[in-house]
Formats: sequence, structure tokens, C-alpha cells
Amino acid sequence: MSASIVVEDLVKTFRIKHVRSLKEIAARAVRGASERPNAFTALDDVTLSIEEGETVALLGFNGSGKSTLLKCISGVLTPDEGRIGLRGSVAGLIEVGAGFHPDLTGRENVYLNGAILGMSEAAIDAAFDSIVDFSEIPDFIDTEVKFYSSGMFLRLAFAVAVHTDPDIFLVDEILAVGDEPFQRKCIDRIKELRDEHKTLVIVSHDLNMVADLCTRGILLEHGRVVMDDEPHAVVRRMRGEE
Ligand SMILES: Nc1ncnc2c1ncn2[C@@H]1O[C@H](COP(=O)(O)OP(=O)(O)OP(=O)(O)O)[C@@H](O)[C@H]1O
Repeated sequence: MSASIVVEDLVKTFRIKHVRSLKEIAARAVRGASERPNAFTALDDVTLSIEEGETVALLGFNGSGKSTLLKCISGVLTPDEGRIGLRGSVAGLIEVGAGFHPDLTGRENVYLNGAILGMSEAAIDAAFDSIVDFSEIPDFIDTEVKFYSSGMFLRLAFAVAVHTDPDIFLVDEILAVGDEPFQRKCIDRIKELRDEHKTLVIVSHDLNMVADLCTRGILLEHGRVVMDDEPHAVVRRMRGEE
């Protein structure tokens, strides 16, 4: 086996903007109050290596840095320090509909999003019917996506992403907005990708589902990796059961 994703000494810091009214600013100036720190470390020296074909659950409570890590791996965010090495093509379903333009139709967005994810026009032509089939929204494919519900957005975004045939697939909270039948379909597709030996990194708060789906669990706390083990063991630790 060879490494598919290598992350070394990754640090990501965000600047925090404090929004205050003029009255507050004046009151603080009179009191001589000191400023709160305006930098926040979302990823604090993260090092990990994921082998080709592994299915990894990235776990942690709200704000622990999961999405930030996925965004750094996918290239949406640039880390402040550290290195990321990837072997193969990457598709991310991280911010649903991020690559979608609200004034374009579903059809136009399939082409736009497919191109962003590295598909040629011919490849999108060939996959188009299957993408629309998967999304199950054929009646809305020529409607501007600003009129879509959040679930319809997700359906089309997921359908495009799984048709790009990536080597590495990063998935953040796919189940948040899809209805139950579509969730089941997404999970089935993810299982197929797993069985095709793709490398998968999945973020979800549905702990039982990801623990069953994945072969490895990585737990983040305050931007640091604190456990890297069999996923059910990681879930038990999160629940305070061990
Ligand atoms: N663009 C940003 N600007 C400032 N702070 C940010 C930004 N993005 C994330 N953060 C902060 O970084 C921390 C980690 O956020 P992140 O979204 O990675 O957490 P998460 O583990 O995915 O959480 P959740 O389970 O709630 O989705 C949070 O405290 C968040 O407020």
C-alpha cells in the first residue's frame, strides 16, 4: 500500500473579528480595557498519513477543526504552516453547492461544477444523464439553482462529485440536508467507492453510521489529533464510554 494523503505539521490560524458598536468601543476606551486575542488556532500541528483505499472517519465535536482540515486537504484553504501531499485526483463535497452559480440553471451548473472538478466537456456529456438520474431532479434541471431547496442543491452537487471518479473523495456532512431515501443512496454510493478501493475521508455527526462505514477513525480535539484507531473505539471515547 502507498500513502494517498500525507499531512505534516499542519497549522491553520484564523483571525477573529470582534464586532462592536460605537458605544462599546467608547466604553472600552474609557475603561482602558485590553483587547481579546484576535487569532484562533483551528489546526494545531496536525500530522497524519492515509493509505490508498482507506475509509477514514474524521471525528470530533463542533469546532474541533474537521472541516478546516478537509478544506486544507482539498486546497480550498491554504495552511499557515506544514505540508500536504496527495497521490491522485481529489473531489470534495465540503461546502455543498460551493462551486454552483445561483443564476445558472442546474444543467449549466453541472457543466461548471464538473469542469471545476476536472472533468472534460466530453466526459460531462457522457455522464450527464446519469448525473441527473442520480440527483432525481430532472424536472428542475433547467431551473436556476437559486430556486432550489437546500436538499436539491445537495442532490445535484453530490451527483456531480461522485461522477468525477476521483481517487480521493472528501465528504463533509453529506447527510445534513438530504432526505432519508437520498441519504441511503449516498451511503450506498460511498460503500461502492470504498469497495472500488478509493480513498475516502468522511466527516459526519452520525457516529454510528460513520463508524460502521469506515475502517479507521481519527479524533480531533481543539485542532489536534488525539486518537487514531478503530472507528467504534473512537466513537466510544467521544461518548465517554471508555
Ligand atoms: N473562516 C473562518 N474564520 C474564522 N474562524 C473560523 C473560520 N472557519 C473556521 N473557523 C473556526 O475554526 C474552528 C474549527 O472550525 P471547523 O469548521 O473546522 O470545525 P468542525 O470540527 O468542522 O465543526 P462542526 O462539527 O461544527 O462542523 C471553529 O472554532 C471555527 O469557528
